[in-house]
Amino acid sequence: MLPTSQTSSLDHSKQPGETPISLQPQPSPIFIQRTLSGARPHETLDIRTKSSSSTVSQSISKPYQLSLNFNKRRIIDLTLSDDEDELISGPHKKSRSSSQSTESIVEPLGKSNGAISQVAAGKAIKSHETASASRPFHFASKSTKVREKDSVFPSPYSWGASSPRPTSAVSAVKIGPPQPSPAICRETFLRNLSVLRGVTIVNTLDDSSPPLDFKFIEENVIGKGVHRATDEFMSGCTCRKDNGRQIGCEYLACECLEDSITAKEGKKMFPYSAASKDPGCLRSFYLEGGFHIFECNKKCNCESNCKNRVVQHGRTVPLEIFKTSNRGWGLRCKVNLKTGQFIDTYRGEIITHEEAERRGAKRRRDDQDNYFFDLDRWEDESEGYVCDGMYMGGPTRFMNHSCDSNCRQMTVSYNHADVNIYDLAFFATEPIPAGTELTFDYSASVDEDLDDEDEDVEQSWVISEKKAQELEKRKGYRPSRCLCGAWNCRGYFFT
Ligand SMILES: C[S@@+](CC[C@H](N)C(=O)[O-])C[C@H]1O[C@@H](n2cnc3c(N)ncnc32)[C@H](O)[C@@H]1O
Repeated sequence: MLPTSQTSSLDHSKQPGETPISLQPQPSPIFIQRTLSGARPHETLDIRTKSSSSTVSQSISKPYQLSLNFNKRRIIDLTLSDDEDELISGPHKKSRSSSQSTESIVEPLGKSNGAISQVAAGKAIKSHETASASRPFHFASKSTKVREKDSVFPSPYSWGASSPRPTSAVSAVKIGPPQPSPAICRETFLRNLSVLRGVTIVNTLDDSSPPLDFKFIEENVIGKGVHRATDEFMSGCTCRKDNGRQIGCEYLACECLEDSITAKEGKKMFPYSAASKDPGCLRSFYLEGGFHIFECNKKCNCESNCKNRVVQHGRTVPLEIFKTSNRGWGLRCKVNLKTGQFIDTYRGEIITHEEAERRGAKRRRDDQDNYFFDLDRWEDESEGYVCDGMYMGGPTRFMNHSCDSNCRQMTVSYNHADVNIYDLAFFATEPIPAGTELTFDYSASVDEDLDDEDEDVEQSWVISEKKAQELEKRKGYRPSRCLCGAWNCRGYFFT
């Protein structure tokens, strides 16, 4: 889905299958308890519970109470009242209007956080087409009550008042594999997120959370068949120890800059500024040229405050994952950023190209997003590795594409002997006010791959559907309709 660190996207067209990594425990069966609690049975509800091995059907009559337990934990209490079409939550019967006014104890079930929510919202009935209609209702969850107050999600999803109210009776309910409620998803996601320093999440639009089959990591995870150059192949510079931040390694002498583009031009220029107005910011020469950065490393004689060490110190600005109105989740920074300021690295699993092809094929079949970055700065893409941020990653995994982007990804090495594994680091390409969405151009690398014949297409800003299909067929780039809304939007971006 993402571009490559150097020149081209993965060619997804050749990929035969995926070996996904599952971070989620396998679901346990749902247990349904029911208590008949009235003397006027006049309506029957058919309930089916599904475990991995069997489907159990039950018919119970109303009025009744229903509890759903997931992993021995009660998650839903339902009471169907004597009223013809009233299904309400909690230990006591309440009228529909009073349940709506009850603080956060009554949380409406959201749109799509899994089968239980879907059943509650009547969606499962629709999707399985086993019932003609459902009843709107509310449910209470202990975790919702406790969590909602200190949640970072300021506006809980609101349900009920404006929702259409189906009229006919429930005739059947089908329950699929158990999924946590929105409140439990939020709680779980926040727990996952807590491993990161200085990253928050906010959703002012609905009650959804990012996927839970995802783990936050601060360091890349090395996959099977991937080999790193060991420290013994790492060499450091012999610069003076006490140069300090303002001077850093000695101009012209630092061996770490030996392989840099500036050394090839006869001078060794440090990538980062030491000026007091923008200390540590990437110099425009590097930022505009996209040149590879070689930072000093643990074998160097200089110290950790050397000015040739920025990305290796990690994220220093507070980032926020937020729900966008039309492109899923996005990322922004809570403070102003200067041109050239380092934001964060892209993290994920480092996998072989072969494995990436398998995963890519599966994602294409399932129409899922890809989170691949090719590590093909020097190597042919068939030999290099790929960084996959789908199952594990950092906050930059949530950065969206824009045709008028404000960030750029750069490649950064510490070990000159390792041409296959290096960092992908995002820098601001312009001053970015706090709260502005951080974006980069997914298709920038594709542009470089386009031949002359395609150039006019790129220049015309809007790529026709026909041309996009041609490119997909010919080069394997998958075009997606762009919703960046920029003045120069090309209409598509490539993944
Ligand atoms: C790396 S993910 C970015 C994070 C993603 N929004 C999420 O919620 O996980 C890339 C996916 O985000 C969406 N996306 C990113 N930029 C977009 C854009 N300009 N227009 C439409 N969709 C976009 C697409 O679904 C794309 O496949």
